[in-house]
Amino acid sequence: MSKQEKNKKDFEKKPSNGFKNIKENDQFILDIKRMGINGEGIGFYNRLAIFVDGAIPGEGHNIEITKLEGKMAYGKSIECKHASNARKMPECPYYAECGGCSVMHIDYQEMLKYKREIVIEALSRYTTINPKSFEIKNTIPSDYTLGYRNKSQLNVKKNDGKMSVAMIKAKSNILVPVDKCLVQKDLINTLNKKVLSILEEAKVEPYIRKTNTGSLRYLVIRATKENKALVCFVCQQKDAKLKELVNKLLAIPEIVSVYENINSNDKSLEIFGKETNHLGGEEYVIETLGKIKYKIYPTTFFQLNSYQAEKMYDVVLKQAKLSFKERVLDAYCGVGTIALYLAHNSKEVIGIEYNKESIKAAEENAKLNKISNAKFLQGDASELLPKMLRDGEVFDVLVADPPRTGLGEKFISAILESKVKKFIYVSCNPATLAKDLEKLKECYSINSITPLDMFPQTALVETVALLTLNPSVKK
Ligand SMILES: C[S@@+](CC[C@H](N)C(=O)[O-])C[C@H]1O[C@@H](n2cnc3c(N)ncnc32)[C@H](O)[C@@H]1O
Repeated sequence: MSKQEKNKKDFEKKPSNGFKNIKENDQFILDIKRMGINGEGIGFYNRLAIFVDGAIPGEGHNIEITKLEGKMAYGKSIECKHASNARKMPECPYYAECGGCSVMHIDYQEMLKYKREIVIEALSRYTTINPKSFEIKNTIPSDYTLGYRNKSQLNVKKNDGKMSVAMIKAKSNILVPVDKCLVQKDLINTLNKKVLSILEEAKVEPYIRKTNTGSLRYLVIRATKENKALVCFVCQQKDAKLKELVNKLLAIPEIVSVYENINSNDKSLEIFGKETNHLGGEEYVIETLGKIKYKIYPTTFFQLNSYQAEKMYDVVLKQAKLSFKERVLDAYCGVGTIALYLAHNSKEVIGIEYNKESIKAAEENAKLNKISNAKFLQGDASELLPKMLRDGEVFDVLVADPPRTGLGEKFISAILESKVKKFIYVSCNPATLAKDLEKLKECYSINSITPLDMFPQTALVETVALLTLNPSVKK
């Protein structure tokens, strides 16, 4: 028996007492039982969950405990003792270092199953809802598992006089220069290089916090399915050289729009600052999803995988079962994406969105598509929805696609009060979805949850949950 196997046996013999039996640097063999929300493998020692990056359910790893925290422990794999059939070679040479992707070592079809299981696990963990009491569909796959991201917003670095874009190493603030990111559209990789070489020639310098020199912090590129691109330079302070480069940039056939954004707060994790200036070319790029065209500006929200966004909006449209008579509310509407997608089949659609630029774009998008039954309101959804209900507004279908933090108490209270018959909850975070469903179950039943793979090579999973008002709830 090896030393690690003996350790494992010894551990198992001891009574369950949380961390008392385990300390940092302990090594033993751990069987991986399931996948964590970030794609890690989880094994159990007694009832203590141990998270191991890069381990896959079904595998056995010789691990070393790296951290003990609350009711959880973290370990690193020293050796994979037996590998899962789902294990594969990651395609990307930066995979071990870069923090962008987390499950590129797992077969795609298997990962789709794990994503569904992550949703079930979140429901089991955060709710009293029985996940078998309704349908949880198979994860809708992405047609493109690489080359799908329509936006890159990367740090800019200079090494030995050569500019490059850089990713942030996982669980650190170390920058890893990358020549090519495989999940980004090829066009974005090509344009990153072309733009960087123009910047280098013009002696534009990346901002260095330590010395407070240079200007350029991030290079942002958004590209459409038709390969039209918008370039935005995010700078610590204005750099007059950038304006002079506009014609050179616009001479690259795919680049149609150039912006600068000033973000002087180098302690903030936000990419964009408040000041955005159009430097040249078109003011926006246009993306088409289904029959609807959307103007995209540098700072407005737009789903990062256009191909999957279309599939997701199709799911919402199908579930809404509209018959041209309904008043639909799209809360957290971004540039009006879901509202406009549903407008042709509704009597009226109303979108609520916090971001002023997005609301402006939503109104322009309605005009661009000749949609006259859409109205957009700027404000906090959790303030506006209760107000609209107090004013006597009635909706037949409510759609909400909030940020990762979920719906929030006030918004949930408003839905419960609204007694809207059909609620379609689009979520990018199974944990907050589950916590919100636990509260919504007071008046609503879950008909189905459809997981969807918006971000292949990551453990992120998007879901569309269809909820209907319980018949016993009185209006
Ligand atoms: C996940 S995005 C969804 C956007 C849109 N449904 C789409 O698919 O493109 C969430 C949106 O909610 C907006 N938002 C965040 N907090 C908000 C709030 N409290 N009230 C209204 N909108 C908010 C963000 O600006 C963002 O556009």
